[in-house]
Amino acid sequence: MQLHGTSTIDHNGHLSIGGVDTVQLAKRYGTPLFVYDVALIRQKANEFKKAFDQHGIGYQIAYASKAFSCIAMIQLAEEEGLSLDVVSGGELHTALVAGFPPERIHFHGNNKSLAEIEMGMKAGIGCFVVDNFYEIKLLEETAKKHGKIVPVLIRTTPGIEAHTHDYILTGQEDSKFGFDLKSGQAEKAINQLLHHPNFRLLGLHCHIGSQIFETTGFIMATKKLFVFIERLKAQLGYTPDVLNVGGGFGIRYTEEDNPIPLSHYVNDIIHTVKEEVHRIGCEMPEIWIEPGRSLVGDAGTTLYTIGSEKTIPSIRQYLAVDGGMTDNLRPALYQAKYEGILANRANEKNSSLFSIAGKACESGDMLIWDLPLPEPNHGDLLAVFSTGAYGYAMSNNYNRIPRPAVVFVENGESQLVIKRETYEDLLSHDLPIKNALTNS
Ligand SMILES: Cc1ncc(COP(=O)(O)O)c(C=O)c1O
Ligand SMILES: N[C@@H](CCCC[NH3+])C(=O)O
Repeated sequence: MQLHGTSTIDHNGHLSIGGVDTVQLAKRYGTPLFVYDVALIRQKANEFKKAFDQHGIGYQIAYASKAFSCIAMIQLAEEEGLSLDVVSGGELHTALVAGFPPERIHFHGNNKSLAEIEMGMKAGIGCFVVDNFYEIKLLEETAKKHGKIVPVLIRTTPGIEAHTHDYILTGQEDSKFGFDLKSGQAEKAINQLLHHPNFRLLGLHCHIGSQIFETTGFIMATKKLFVFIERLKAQLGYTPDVLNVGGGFGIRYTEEDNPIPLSHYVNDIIHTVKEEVHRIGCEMPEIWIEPGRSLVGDAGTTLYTIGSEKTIPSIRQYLAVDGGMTDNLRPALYQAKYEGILANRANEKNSSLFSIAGKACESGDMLIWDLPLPEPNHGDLLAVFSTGAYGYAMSNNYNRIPRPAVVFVENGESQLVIKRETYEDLLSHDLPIKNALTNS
């Protein structure tokens, strides 16, 4: 088993993260518990920064906060000098409350409401990533009302089908996101925005998908964008100041995944842009990227307590944990695969295969199939790795199961950054029916 970041096995055979014993973490904060290795997040941010710095160009690395958003995480992104991608009023609110500089916030989303647009404009965010014609209309009305000139990027779909799960593909023509290049929609949007007094068109955006292990898709998308830019240059005399090529850089969930260094994506994208800039003869744009998973994914580990067990002779041994699809929807949604170990007995030999079930009333609530483990005991601690992206972020209260707590660990210390939900929290929005009220 390959451990990530600062994770090690200590002399007691306990998994330790950030210099903190996970057995102690489970005792102190309870389970299920998300544990984030802060040093690993900083390391990933630095890998991106170093790669860009070598090229001497303008750039922004915008953390895609949909992967994991909370006040502490946004503050960590700010400490690391990142920009921020938000996709909703809720993510924007979190960023603003966290004190994130609004001018480095980019607002995404395929159906931004008027209220969200007002919120972003009032805050003075860095740009709106415009997704469709209806949004242009809302932005225009709001900008006029407030007398603003709004910086915008246009989200395009370049027609690239990256090798990943269908539900996390986004760059293909038949997508709910963005303006299609081929049908002329993107050009029409540019015509609407380019000389408009209330807009400042910064440039173009595309995002081809998520959990991508090759640079080919990014190279192809960049080339397609430049074919388009070449036409814009000839017809409108326009070339973009910014090219945002999205996120989607792959991480290791299991031994089947072989991620390439983050610098490879950056280098290949920048080389391609430089070549294309030379080819069509325009100024080098700033390059922006939007990594989510690759910044926080493998920095997250979930700790669960093992409870019930069921053996079906000659078929399967099930072990149930105190969480499941309510804190990690990815296996149920994408058949995503994970690895795990017994965090309190990490040095012991595996005896056989166990399938890890969640506690929700749903047959599909299985976290891991056929995981090799030592003979487990009730109360053992299971650590599931690489749960930092789209884990807590997609958590839910199915079966009225409270969301777990989240801790940051670094340099031998832990800090609670999201409190565990209580039953009172679950009921905090409930109201009794009228009759019950009048009868009481
Ligand atoms: C527009 C956009 N940017 C960035 C991301 C972040 O992707 P990832 O977490 O794979 O880096 C996504 C999610 O796929 C996205 O839709
Ligand atoms: N939620 C997806 C990726 C996000 C896609 C966002 N466009 C996942 O867990 O893999």
